[in-house]
Amino acid sequence: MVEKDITEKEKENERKSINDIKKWVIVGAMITVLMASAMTYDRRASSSITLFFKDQNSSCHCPKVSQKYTGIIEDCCCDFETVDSINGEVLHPLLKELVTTPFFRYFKVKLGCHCPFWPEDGMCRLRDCSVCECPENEFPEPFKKNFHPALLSTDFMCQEGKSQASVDRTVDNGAFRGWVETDNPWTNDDETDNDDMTYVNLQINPERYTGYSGPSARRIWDAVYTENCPKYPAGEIFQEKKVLYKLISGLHSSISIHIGAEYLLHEVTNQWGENPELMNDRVLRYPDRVQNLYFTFLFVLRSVMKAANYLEHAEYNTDNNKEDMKSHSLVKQLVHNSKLQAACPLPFDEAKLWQGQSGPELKQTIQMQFKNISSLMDCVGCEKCRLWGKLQILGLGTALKILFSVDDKSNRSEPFQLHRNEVIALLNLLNRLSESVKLVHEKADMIENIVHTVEPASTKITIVNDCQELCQMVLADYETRKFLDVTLQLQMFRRRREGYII
Ligand SMILES: Cc1cc2nc3c(=O)[nH]c(=O)nc-3n(C[C@H](O)[C@H](O)[C@H](O)COP(=O)(O)OP(=O)(O)OC[C@H]3O[C@@H](n4cnc5c(N)ncnc54)[C@H](O)[C@@H]3O)c2cc1C
Repeated sequence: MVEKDITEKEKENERKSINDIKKWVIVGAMITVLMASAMTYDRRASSSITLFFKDQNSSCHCPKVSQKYTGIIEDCCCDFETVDSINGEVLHPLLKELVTTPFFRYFKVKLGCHCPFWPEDGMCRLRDCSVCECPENEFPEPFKKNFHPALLSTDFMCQEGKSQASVDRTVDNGAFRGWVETDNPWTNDDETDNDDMTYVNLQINPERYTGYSGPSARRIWDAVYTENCPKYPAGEIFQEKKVLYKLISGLHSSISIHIGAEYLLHEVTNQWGENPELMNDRVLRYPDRVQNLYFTFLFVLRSVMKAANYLEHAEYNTDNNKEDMKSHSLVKQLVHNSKLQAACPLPFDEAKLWQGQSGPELKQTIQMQFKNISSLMDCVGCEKCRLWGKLQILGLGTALKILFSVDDKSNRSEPFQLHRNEVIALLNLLNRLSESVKLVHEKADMIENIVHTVEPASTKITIVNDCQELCQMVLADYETRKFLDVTLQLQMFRRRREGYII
């Protein structure tokens, strides 16, 4: 009797445990299904899962989450929101296309190192430091006029091993059709001197991570900031002194953003990708550096708008009619863009500068400082960094020349002229800045959270029935989702760097 009872009890317990297991399996399966469906609705939500039971085909139009940078950009006439929207919608797509056209992709530059301050120390450790050379047949015919045959390189060394990734180093000793040879008063290089000049295809030599760092790079930036454009003290009254510092700092931010956007994640496998940590550490966590990037973008944009008539009537000739017409058409679309003129008619007001009694003297000092910065580019110990450093400094020098030479009463007798290379530098610089502004706008909110390493909240499931409720949840959940996105990216980045993901 007792034995029978025990067996019955054991059987009963066994049935109970089987039922329990069955129950948990069903619950587990349900949770998996619910989570999977929630993930397909919002793949990023993992700590807080929202299930939306409204008709799945109808979409919700939730209000936009607020962006980090808002309001007027210091010393400019437009706000962050307008700049982000006009850049994303109009400027960036136009510029991105423009710089690929033959006219805008070949830049003439002196790449030899003639550092006037200290001997070049070649601190670059990557092949990506060097600029690629290319076969002559790639080059537009008008660019070849009067080239120096002795300087035509036949060495097709490409750092990426691609034959099409090439740079032509022929030297042009004559002016291009429709373009005069003029020197830029703001830069050190004499733009009319063709000795040792090299042509570089910018499209195959992108500005990105090169591995150039350490004392050599640091020395250049130190010399730029400490000797030539020190950070102005709070309350600085001379707007002009602020302008030079902000232009250089904005350019520095842009260079750093590009290094972070195209970074060598894994040297052995040559894997490239984003480095959000670098973007945050060097730029995003410093609001003034972000401000300065936007400032520089608006400053250069203003110069392009001011030179609209000149740029519209210039000749874009590479003997490739179709491509040249495209260059011309894109320039016109850019300089006469009605959306840009409506949204931000005066990106920067240059008329406010050089007004006081000390104006002319101040202009001379600042011009000299900018020339010094320009000569420092010859000391950059990495060829590719030197190429982009020189191009962007010439671009900034061209913007300064446009803004402060046009309508300059003392120079009225001389017609305003731009060198072809100046226009190429100016528009390539504007494109680089536009790209950096876009990257900052898209990634700032997300990346900044890398530094706030908080534990994600525990998983909870919420059921929502209508759009309004869902929108509220999306907004409330925004911070968590941002964190999760960035954490995931950061983890991936670290794992890649450590060689786990190839
Ligand atoms: C002209 C030039 C072009 C370069 N181009 C490239 C390139 O294409 N690819 C590449 O991989 N490397 C390039 N480099 C090197 C790169 O800029 C850095 O110097 C390098 O990556 C080392 O970075 P870092 O962390 O020491 O800080 P750095 O960027 O060298 O900064 C040095 C110091 O300047 C200050 N600083 C930094 N950013 C700003 C800012 N926005 N505004 C004001 N102050 C600031 C900070 O005090 C910082 O410690 C270039 C360097 C120069 C001088």
